[in-house]
Amino acid sequence: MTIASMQGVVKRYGSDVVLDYIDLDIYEGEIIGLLGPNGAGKTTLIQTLTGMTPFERGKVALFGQLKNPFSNQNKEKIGLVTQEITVFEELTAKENLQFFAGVYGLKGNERKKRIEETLEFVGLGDKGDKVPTKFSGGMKRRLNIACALTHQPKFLIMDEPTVGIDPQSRNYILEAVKRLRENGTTILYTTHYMEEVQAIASRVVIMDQGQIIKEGTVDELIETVQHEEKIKIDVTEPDRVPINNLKNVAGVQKVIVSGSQITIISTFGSGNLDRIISLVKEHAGVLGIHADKPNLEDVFLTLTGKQLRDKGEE
Ligand SMILES: Nc1ncnc2c1ncn2[C@@H]1O[C@H](COP(=O)(O)OP(=O)(O)OP(=O)(O)O)[C@@H](O)[C@H]1O
Repeated sequence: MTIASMQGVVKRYGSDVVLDYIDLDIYEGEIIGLLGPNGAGKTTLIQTLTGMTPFERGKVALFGQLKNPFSNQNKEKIGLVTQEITVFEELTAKENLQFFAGVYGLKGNERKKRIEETLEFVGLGDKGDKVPTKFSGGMKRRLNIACALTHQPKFLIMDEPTVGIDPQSRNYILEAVKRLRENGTTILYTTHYMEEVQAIASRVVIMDQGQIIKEGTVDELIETVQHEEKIKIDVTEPDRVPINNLKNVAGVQKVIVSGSQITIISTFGSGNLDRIISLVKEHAGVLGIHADKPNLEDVFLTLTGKQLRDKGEE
């Protein structure tokens, strides 16, 4: 069953095309990892998919309904974890959940039971009576996720839920997402951390500059770069390295400079390593050379010529 579908969706802000003919089908039981750098259009995609922002062209269907996709009935089946943490700081964890459960019409014992279960689920079972001002960033985020879960949504949308939180909470959230899927929830999870997508996504959708540039399982995507070799060279003076000369070395497909690191993608088996290194050494000091196994970052690099994340970005 198709949970959500976008067909030819175009969204502009002024003259900027932020979503550029998006086609996307999300099927029941999937964890879609929507991967893209900052500004790719991930949040805007979520906003159009949930009826939070109008769009110029195209169609959205939710739960098979194309005619009135953003009906209250459909919205009740969705849980949304926005990029900004939206909890009431002055209310206790339990009171926060009471509020959100109330919005979704849960009442009485059912509401009480769901609140307890949900707090337990996000690992805050013993923190129900505490106010979030005393919480770490990771705990606040888990409370925020709980607020989107009390009504047991069929479709959970999470917009970069692990940005800026401690590794322990991050792992907790990733495990929780996997458990939710096992319980039948369909999940759209946006991130610019390829490791997260590699850990949880049943299908990956890669976005850049308002377009979906590739999709598939993690293995399928990595397969597309298997015929490539990647070398990373840390240098003392990246500005002095003649990038165009490197690009002209036989077998070299792409050269990307990011800070003091030069990444070179070559066709597998080109045997051009000596030539590349001596060319670099003629112009700059070499601090280190690494050759890694291909990963999703390389898929993005090969498709766009850009790093998924800027160096030093969290
Ligand atoms: N309300 C707005 N008005 C004008 N431009 C906007 C608005 N919201 C987003 N944009 C622009 O649309 C583009 C896509 O933004 P969006 O937030 O959807 O990207 P994103 O992939 O979610 O990135 P991030 O990871 O930074 O949140 C960006 O260039 C952004 O500046």
